[in-house]
Amino acid sequence: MAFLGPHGTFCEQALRSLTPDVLGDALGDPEPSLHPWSSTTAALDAVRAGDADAACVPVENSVEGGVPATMDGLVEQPPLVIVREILLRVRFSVLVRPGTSVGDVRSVASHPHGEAQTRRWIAEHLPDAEVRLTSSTAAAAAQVAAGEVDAAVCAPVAAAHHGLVELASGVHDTGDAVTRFVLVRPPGAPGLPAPTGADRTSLAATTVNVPGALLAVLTEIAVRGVDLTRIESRPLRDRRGEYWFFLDGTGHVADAAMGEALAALRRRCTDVRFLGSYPRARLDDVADDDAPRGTGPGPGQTVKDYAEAAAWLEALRDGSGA
Ligand SMILES: O=C(O)C(=O)Cc1ccccc1
Repeated sequence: MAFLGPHGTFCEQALRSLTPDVLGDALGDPEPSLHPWSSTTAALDAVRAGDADAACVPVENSVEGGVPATMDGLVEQPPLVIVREILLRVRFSVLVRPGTSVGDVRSVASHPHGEAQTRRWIAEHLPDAEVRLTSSTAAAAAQVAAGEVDAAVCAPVAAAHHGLVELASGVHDTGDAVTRFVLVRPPGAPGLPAPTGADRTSLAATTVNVPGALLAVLTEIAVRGVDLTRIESRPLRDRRGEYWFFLDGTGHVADAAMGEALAALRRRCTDVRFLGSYPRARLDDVADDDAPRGTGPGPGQTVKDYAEAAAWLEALRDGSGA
């Protein structure tokens, strides 16, 4: 199992927070061996090349938004599917070599999401330090240990892994930032995670650039009562002005409403990628903050409505009903 390394990343912490039964369910292996990879792209490539069976990568953060490398990597071919999501609170420390004081810090490194979440603290406390971006927060810690940079903004656990000490802790600008990580693997055995009744489905869709194209995509989702929990776009890269729309909605592809929405997008869109159906993660101490809101399924949108309509159509088709 590949994760964004080196040792001491938030990604490793997220992965290690999973119990053997969850890993067994998601991967068919309750005790996979965990290996650090140098970047999100490299970890996803390793799965596609068969060098790893699965990967754990960061996908979005409640403060800074999506992780572009992960989103771009998820829509590449051959396909990968998300089989689990993990939510982790991220708290940042500034780590240095023993003996370094604030006045010695001329350069500070972190992952772009780490830098974005501690920008104000850095501006206030290290205004003259050069800021360098690294492939992960723990990669920044490794650079401090190697003497290439003076300080790293990273997880406190990185100190033990890289022989560093804490110069400051709790340096994030916004409290309670939560990062969402996903476990991905190639489609196939052990099959899709079973529906739990509290699932999420991720997909990416691209359409021709005509007025109302995105509205048409969203309408297919809305009319089936699927609750959209995220929408974000990334450029298609090779076709200027066209985008991948990354959509997350509550429900499982095995549910009639989500399944029909996916089939409709398959008919309407230039390309649709099913990125997985998996149980929705929750933070232990927080109420289910993205449970479907509002009044729930509208007229004709309940599971029972879908089942009755499907049975009626089947009877019409086999000639027994009218
Ligand atoms: O670099 C890490 O440690 C990661 O796991 C990615 C990341 C970076 C900053 C905030 C959350 C996740």
